[in-house]
Amino acid sequence: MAKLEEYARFPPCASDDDDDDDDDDVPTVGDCAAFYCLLEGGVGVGAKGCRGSKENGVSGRRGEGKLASLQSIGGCGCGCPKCLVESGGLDGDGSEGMSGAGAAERLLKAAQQAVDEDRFDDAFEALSRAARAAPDNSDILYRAGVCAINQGRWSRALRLWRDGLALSPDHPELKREAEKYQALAFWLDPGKGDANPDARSSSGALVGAATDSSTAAAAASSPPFSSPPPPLTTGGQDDGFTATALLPAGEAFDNLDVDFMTGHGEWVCSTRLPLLSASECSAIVNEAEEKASAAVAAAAGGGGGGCGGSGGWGTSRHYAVPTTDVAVRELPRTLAWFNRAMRTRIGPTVAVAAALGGGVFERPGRRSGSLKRSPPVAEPHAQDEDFPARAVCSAADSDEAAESAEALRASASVEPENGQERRQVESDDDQEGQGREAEEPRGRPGAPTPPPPALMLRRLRVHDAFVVRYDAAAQRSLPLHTDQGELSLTISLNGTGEYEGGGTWFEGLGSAVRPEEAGHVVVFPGGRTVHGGREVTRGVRYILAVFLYEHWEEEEEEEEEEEEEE
Ligand SMILES: O=C(O)CCC(=O)C(=O)O
Ligand SMILES: [Fe+2]
Repeated sequence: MAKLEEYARFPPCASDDDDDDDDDDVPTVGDCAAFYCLLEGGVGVGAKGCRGSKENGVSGRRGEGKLASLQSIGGCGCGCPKCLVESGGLDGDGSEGMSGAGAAERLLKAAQQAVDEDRFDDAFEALSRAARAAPDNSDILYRAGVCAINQGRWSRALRLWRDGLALSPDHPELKREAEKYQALAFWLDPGKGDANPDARSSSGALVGAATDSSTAAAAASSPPFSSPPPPLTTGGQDDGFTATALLPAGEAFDNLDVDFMTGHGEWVCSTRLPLLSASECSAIVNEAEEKASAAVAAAAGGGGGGCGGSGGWGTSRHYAVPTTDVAVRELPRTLAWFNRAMRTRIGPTVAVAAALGGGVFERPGRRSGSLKRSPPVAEPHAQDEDFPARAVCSAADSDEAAESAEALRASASVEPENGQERRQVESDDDQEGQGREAEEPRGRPGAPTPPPPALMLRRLRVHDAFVVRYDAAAQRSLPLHTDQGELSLTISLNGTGEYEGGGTWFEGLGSAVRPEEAGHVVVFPGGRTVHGGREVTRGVRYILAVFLYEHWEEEEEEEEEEEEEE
């Protein structure tokens, strides 16, 4: 199983010597505020200083006897789960007279309480202990993975879930997660299950564009779960999901504008020319609408409402706000297309955007996925109408930026392998005159040299993807929030001719990015950039929302943690 215990590090139980009451004979304990006491039976433990007891809230002498016995067991403070954990008293090695299962059960309660209070570090550590006490309990691994996701540690979560699944192949949540991540990781593993020869032939070149052949091996050898991905179908030739051509990194570079947001170090990249064709976009929308209609019909046939007036679309993606969407993994043709497009066009575009942004994967606080406040309203914003012709480079005069842009450009333009011809970056056939000046410096001044797109591409993984529907007559907007993921994409699936309002609203810009045509891609560090769906006031707006994270190998993650501690 995963070496959970290696991650278990409680902060020291700080002693409380501040004797300002007369409970001198009650041993002082640490600051247990981080863990609430969960002692069963309402038995108060008279532990001065234990400020964590939600249920008992005790101080005084009432539980002295109990305390004494707990101390003799654990040797630490009050006996609340935190103290017991810190003292090793719940390790389940038998020395404290408690079975591993009993210890695990109490730790699970402590972990659950911590989760309820958004204290995911505490929860993770309690679960680490619980896993040590009950090493065959796959549910603990599942829950630890959920905490890891909330800590922003996707790769660790997936390792834990993989280990949990090995213990309990029928664990429903673990199975569900495995299926999800496998379906969305298929693009990493070009040889497997892809019926589309076009995708297969271009995949090596994509990875080549990313950098070297070891990239291909690394990407292919680290799908999130070890079993092979499910077979995917392409859905035929005439369904709009056209073959996807390779987009070399250099071309992705030329097709991206970047805006840096004031004060936050956040950024948003948007494509100059659509990355998806109109037929691809409408094929995706059609499949999503077909699925929704089928859900409505099934609900009507089964006599149950079930769809809640949402026309067969799902409404429960976000725990706190309504969303109207359908998961890409539930749309077989879109899923197959998505995996191909990730490999050939979307992946390289995201990798280059991340590099242009200058450090997507800084992970301050690592937390993500929170709701901020009320929805953005559909006020007119002059800037919106300029998109995508907005000014792009805030650093045009900076020598430093020019140098780093040059380095980035060089790294973006590595020669692909497998004989794939790289299209010239400074191409003569400057599409519709919208290409940029090759020399134009780009990048945030003073920012550290961004990692090359090759590295970004190698590390990119998809956490989830949805087709989202906004309707002036139904769900009009999405409140300001951050996403669960490190990088987010919103891909327009229809043009502004079909709706008014709409667009991806950015708090840091004070405006919405609102591509006019279908097929445009907007990339931003969604885990830490406050954004929302601007209100649609007429018509229907469709987008493809994709959430990505950076994959880390176990050793890399451990190294990073060691560095963080220093
Ligand atoms: O509507 C948009 O462009 C934003 C969508 C979004 O933020 C999300 O689905 O998480
Ligand atoms: Fe979002």
